[in-house]
Amino acid sequence: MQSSYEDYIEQLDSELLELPDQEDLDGAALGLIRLQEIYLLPPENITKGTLTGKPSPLNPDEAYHLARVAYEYEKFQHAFLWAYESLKQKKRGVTSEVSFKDVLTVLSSSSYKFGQLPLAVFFTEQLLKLDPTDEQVRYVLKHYKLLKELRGHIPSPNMFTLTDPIVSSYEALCRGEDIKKTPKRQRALYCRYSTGGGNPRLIYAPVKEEEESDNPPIIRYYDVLSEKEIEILKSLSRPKRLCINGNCAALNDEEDPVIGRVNQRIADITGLDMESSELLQVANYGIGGRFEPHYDAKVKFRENFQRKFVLFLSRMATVLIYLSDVEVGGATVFPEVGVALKPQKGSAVLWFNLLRNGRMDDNALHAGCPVFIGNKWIATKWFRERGQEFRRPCSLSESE
Ligand SMILES: O=C(O)CCC(=O)C(=O)O
Ligand SMILES: [Fe+2]
Repeated sequence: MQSSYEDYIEQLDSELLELPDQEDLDGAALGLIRLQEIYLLPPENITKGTLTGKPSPLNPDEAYHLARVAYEYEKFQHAFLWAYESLKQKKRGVTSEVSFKDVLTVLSSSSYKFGQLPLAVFFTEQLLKLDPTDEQVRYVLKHYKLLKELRGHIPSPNMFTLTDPIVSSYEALCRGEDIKKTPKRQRALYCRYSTGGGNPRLIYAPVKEEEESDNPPIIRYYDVLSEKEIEILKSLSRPKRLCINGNCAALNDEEDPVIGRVNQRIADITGLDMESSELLQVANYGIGGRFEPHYDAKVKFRENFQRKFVLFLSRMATVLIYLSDVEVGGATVFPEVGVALKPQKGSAVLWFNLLRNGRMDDNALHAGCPVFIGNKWIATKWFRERGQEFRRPCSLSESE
């Protein structure tokens, strides 16, 4: 008995998985679901624009598509909520291609998968009402009822309210929670005007500098670029293949005098050597755009001409310049240390990805939170390990 029940669920699952392959649409749907997951947004927030003030009504077919993608990625509560949105609209008489049977099937199966047996029973009953001769549905209903009884009074999880089941520091930081600024840490951090250690170019125009974290060192510099320079960087990169998470829209010094000036300014304020730096890169994230937690430094070993494995140069330091503000979302977060940096147009952030002993710093794990409202533009400049030895004297200590 149990095994045919399981067969049914498996069949149900594979039916759900077998819908047409629409990679792009699914990618967009998954992006939206991820946004909802990180910011704990139920479908009404998207459709009615509760938070954004901009409603984006989705028809029953689109809502159903979102439910299907969520189900496929085992995000059962999101699957349920989107299927429920589809059902509500269908009941209001909005025309659609998707049938009540399809919608109810997702509702019943996702409730079951989420551990919400009363709702699983409820929606399976609705399914049976549509076609009382459907023996498989009758069979499943019987089993859901049995399981519900066996569960007795154990409370079922709330299917309608998104809470935070994922105890992920990344996601909490993106929501502005979990930021670790203990009074001790706060006191230790500083804010000052810097001349880059007496750099002549900065003596008459010192840069406001703020320490955002001491471990790993994260320093923010304010008003590094002017509005005009920002506009030029954006317009130079627009015709290129702009992308997130990738090495695109790299800007060469020859393309415009602004590039050289920006690079020089980065060198002046950080004191790092441009010789070992990569080209300036520009990226743009639209709504839902994000960069999941990662390390910029990849400590790789490669075979050299003598067939010996040597350490491959890795991204020792990152300078990230915000070319825009972001209305909501889009923070740069460091989950290991509880730091969240809100994009501020014209400011630049410097952090180190390696310890002074050359090892990768685990605390340098970082991510770009999804943009919720607005558009996020950044420019990044990476510094390779070699060439920085004199600027940042290395250490032989294990932990530094
Ligand atoms: O978008 C961000 O805030 C982070 C970007 C980033 O980590 C990168 O480009 O390597
Ligand atoms: Fe990064």
